[in-house]
Amino acid sequence: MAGKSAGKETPLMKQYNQIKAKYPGAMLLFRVGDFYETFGEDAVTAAKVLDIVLTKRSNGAAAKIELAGFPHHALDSYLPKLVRSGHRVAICDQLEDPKSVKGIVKRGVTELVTPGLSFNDNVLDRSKNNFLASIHVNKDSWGVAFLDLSTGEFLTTQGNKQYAEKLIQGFAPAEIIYNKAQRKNFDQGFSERYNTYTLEDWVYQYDFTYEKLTNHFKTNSLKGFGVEEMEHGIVAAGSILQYLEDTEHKDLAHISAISRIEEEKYVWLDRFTIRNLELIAPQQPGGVPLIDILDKTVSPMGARLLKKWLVLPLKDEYLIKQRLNRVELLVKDEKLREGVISHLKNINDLERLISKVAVARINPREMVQLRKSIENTQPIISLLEASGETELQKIAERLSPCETLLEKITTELADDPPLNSTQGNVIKEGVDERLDELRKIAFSGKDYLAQIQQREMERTGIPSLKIAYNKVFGYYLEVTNTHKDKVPPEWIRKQTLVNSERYITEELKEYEDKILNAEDELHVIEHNLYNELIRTAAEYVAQIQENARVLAMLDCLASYAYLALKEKYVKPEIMDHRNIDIKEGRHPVIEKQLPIGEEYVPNDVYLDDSDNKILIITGPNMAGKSALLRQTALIVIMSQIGCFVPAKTAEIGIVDKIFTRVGASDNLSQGESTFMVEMTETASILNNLSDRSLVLMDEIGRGTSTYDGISIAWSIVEYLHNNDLPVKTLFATHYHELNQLADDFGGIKNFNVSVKEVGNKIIFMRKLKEGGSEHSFGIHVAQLAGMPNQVVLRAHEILQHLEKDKLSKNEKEKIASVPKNNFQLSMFEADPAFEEVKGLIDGLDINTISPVEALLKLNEIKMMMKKD
Ligand SMILES: Nc1ncnc2c1ncn2[C@@H]1O[C@H](COP(=O)(O)OP(=O)(O)OP(=O)(O)O)[C@@H](O)[C@H]1O
Repeated sequence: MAGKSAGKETPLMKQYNQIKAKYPGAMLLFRVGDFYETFGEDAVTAAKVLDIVLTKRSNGAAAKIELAGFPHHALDSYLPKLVRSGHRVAICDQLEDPKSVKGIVKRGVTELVTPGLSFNDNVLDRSKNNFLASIHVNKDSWGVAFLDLSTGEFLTTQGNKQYAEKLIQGFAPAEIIYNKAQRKNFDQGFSERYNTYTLEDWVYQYDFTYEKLTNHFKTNSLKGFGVEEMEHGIVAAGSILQYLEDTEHKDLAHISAISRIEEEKYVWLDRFTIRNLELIAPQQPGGVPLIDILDKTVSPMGARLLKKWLVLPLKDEYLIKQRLNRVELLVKDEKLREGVISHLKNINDLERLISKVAVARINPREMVQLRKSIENTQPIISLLEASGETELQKIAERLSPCETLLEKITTELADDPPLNSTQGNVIKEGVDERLDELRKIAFSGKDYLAQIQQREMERTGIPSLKIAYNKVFGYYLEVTNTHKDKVPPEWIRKQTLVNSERYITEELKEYEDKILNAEDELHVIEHNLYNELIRTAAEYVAQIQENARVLAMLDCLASYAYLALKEKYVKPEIMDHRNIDIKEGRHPVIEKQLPIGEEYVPNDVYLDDSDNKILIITGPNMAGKSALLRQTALIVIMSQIGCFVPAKTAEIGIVDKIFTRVGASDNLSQGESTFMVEMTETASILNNLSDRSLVLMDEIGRGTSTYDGISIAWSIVEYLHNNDLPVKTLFATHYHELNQLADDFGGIKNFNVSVKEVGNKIIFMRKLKEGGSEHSFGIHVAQLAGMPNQVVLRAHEILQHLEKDKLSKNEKEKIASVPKNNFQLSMFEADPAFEEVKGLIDGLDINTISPVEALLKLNEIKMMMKKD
């Protein structure tokens, strides 16, 4: 630990240790002069993560201490690296001007940046919300709250553990905080997958957190936000405010409201569904999630909103139709669509810009971005108003042009200001009389210095006379030694160098004072005027936050419209019945990834409450069963987020829950592939069904022995069928035995994804056809995969044998009893005339023969047979 060893600490290290002790678990960046320094273990970590030099130096005590630092202006590039690698970083600044104090400068932590709490543009991803989640773990009800500090979005809810997990999966927070005392009850899985941090027990108390929230919002209760009754949600949300305090985040004016995540408004997608359908993230590295195909947004707010829309599909018919109708209008009106998109492209991250205004952290260049964004909002309003469509005019009504603010920024802020408001040239001319006057003094003063130089040069006859400036004695005249003797007596010598001497004059000092004072004063005035501009902008926080929300929505709708035209998607019809009728549906992701020349084969799927409740889909491996299941769910989800869909037509009866279960071994890479997990999740599906559920089951039961698997799959289908609720199910399976169920039950239909057998080969037709299928062709697939020929042939033998007797005896005994080479024997024993051929074949080594050699041998055999 820094400075703990025997001996006397330097005052600086003493201060360091005091501050460091206040922020346990955080790396302390300690500002010393122009550098941020790290010490001890922090230095070792920083050197590794940032690839900077690690040194050792004496800390005043006996021991030497590790040290690593970087220049303060490099903070923006180093901080993100530390935070992204999961570190919490306390930034300790100098709180007073070192020039104005004697002894040690006062220092303090000005911000503790954590993965979930950051304003830094380099830490944040523009297209993603940076959520901090807080979980209040309880037996039956968990409170969950989310805050994006960079946008001010604050949400809370409560529900069972499953619900909490699903939300966490969907919101993908950058950090999760929870109660230290609940560590045992908190799913260990979370800590492995997310950055987590624990707060003390006392924070997670209802009264304390309730008060925190009401104090922050300056309200008497939380009724106005619709969260009053959410005991656990309140605890989760209030603890976030405490965490903000702990991490020195004090300016929180942009967190102006808290909203309830209204579970009942959205389709229930369990966390496996979000993952299995690869909505937001691919299951395998390099895979493409649906969001990558759908996202054609042009603004960061739009991109973030689209992600939310995708994990929260709507259930409300009116709202879905409203989105779809608006998209249709944008599809039809090219000029409007193109106009809206081109202006949206010029709108920057309004949500984050206005948050920076609220906390007074916006720099002049960002203020220019804010100005441009407001400028581009006006033409969008006009375009929407002129469309003549009420649905689009309603959007325009919610947008405010913020004319007064725009005018103020345009007239006052320089067009190309520096990053820092104290660097000069931030405010335009004509804004402030005194500022203009001072600028004149500063500039003409500089001109005057040039005049003095010229005049004195001529007067003294010193041709190389120079006027220069340094911090120690300001402006001075420099004379080389050659001309030393020409210096007039009234000049005051200040410094002697090897080759020259430096002088000051009274006149020079007078002007210097004037210029320097003018410069100082003008910087102060500019800084004040800029702060005044921020204060004016801060009055528009609510309006601009609303603009940001509306423009994000418009961006998503325009993105849908663009996509619909580009990918030939159609408007789905949202019906009040419960049927799903998709004609020529396609998988939006797979169709984009097929090799050139291959076309995606569209398929029809029809599900209803009576004869077509459950479709049992069989077909060989690789036929396209999973693709069909997934595309059906994706088309339903896309419809309910208001997006056009990849199909010829789609009639969608609104779905309220989508469940997917994929057979255990498909989850192997997730490390949770036990059969037990598969069964637990299936059980949870069966226990949570609703009358508008869509269930996708892909090879359920394959994680156990064939008999167990078939029995379980069979009984699940029976259960789904006999249930009082008309659950729509797509059930993909390799167990052809399940085809018998269609004979016994009216609501079950058999389908197969067809293949064509040509000779020894199969051709994937990818077409869904009514009826069951005979066999799996698994062995063909094994062959395609390059399995050794010996294995493939032996598998054929065993299969033939097994299929003959239809698994009537003990499976193991049977496989063991299948005689080797049975295949060849039966073929050749029949006719001794084939002895010669047999001899030739026996002599072949299947594992080493090349395809060409095999062809030649085959030709030889043909010739032999002709001879006979
Ligand atoms: N309709 C289609 N048109 C064109 N290609 C398709 C179609 N459906 C699937 N494919 C292609 O076939 C591949 C295999 O499809 P899928 O994974 O759905 O097969 P499966 O029947 O579920 O196989 P398994 O039983 O082995 O899991 C896909 O990755 C895709 O490239």
